[in-house]
Amino acid sequence: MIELTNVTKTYNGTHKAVDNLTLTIPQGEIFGFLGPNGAGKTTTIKMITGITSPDQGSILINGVDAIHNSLEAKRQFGYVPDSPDLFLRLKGLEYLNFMADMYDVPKELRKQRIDELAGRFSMENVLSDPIQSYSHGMRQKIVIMGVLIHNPSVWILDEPLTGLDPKSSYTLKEMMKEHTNAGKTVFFSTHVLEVAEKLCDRVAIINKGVIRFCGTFKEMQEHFKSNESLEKIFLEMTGHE
Ligand SMILES: Nc1ncnc2c1ncn2[C@@H]1O[C@H](COP(=O)(O)OP(=O)(O)OP(=O)(O)O)[C@@H](O)[C@H]1O
Repeated sequence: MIELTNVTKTYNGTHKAVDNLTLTIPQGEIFGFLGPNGAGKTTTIKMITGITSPDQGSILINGVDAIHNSLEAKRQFGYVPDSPDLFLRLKGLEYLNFMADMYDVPKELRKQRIDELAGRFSMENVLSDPIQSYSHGMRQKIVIMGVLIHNPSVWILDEPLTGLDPKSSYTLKEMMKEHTNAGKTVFFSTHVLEVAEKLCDRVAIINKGVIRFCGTFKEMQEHFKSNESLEKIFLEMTGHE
């Protein structure tokens, strides 16, 4: 569960990137975070994950205060950034072991998880290769595998489907469903509105740092008295400002 209450972030003293944002993402939910370029999605995600601090407001992850108890909060989630920095000289397997070490994943369990994740993402045959030889999509997959290796309860994914081939994209979406069906939480940002419409239990639309709508797609259609797709309603909502 992720709870943000009255969270604000200002850059350079004047530019409010996120303005008094309040949002609750309960367990068992795939939650899509949508908004145009520069809307404040990554800034929000960076505050949830402790990369940057809010000017005001509170952030709880599974009830743990992400601002004042950040180490414990970090154990609750796995985070896939939008443009990850990778240790390119490491081999895929070395990177996964490094991530498993960071999260104290026991040796036996990590082997089992690596085998399972590599199988699901068709990465078994490249784990002995250096990451610098990987394609963009393979790099994205090794990052996702590294994040999931400690089996975090809350998944926070910034544009996770970018660069994935159709099979890997399908696999990740299936894994998101399995994770939330097991009562856990998935929070992800995307510009692919068809995916959000099909996959998410609820979405929030942020524009210029302010949440413009939060709810199910059906609630959105009712709210805007529209039978249109999420894409159409999104463009109506954000396009004319
Ligand atoms: N480090 C920073 N310093 C100054 N301004 C920043 C910084 N990071 C983001 N901003 C500004 O804050 C606003 C929100 O940016 P943010 O990256 O959160 O948007 P976003 O919704 O993730 O956009 P995109 O979809 O393009 O990734 C933008 O106006 C951006 O220029």
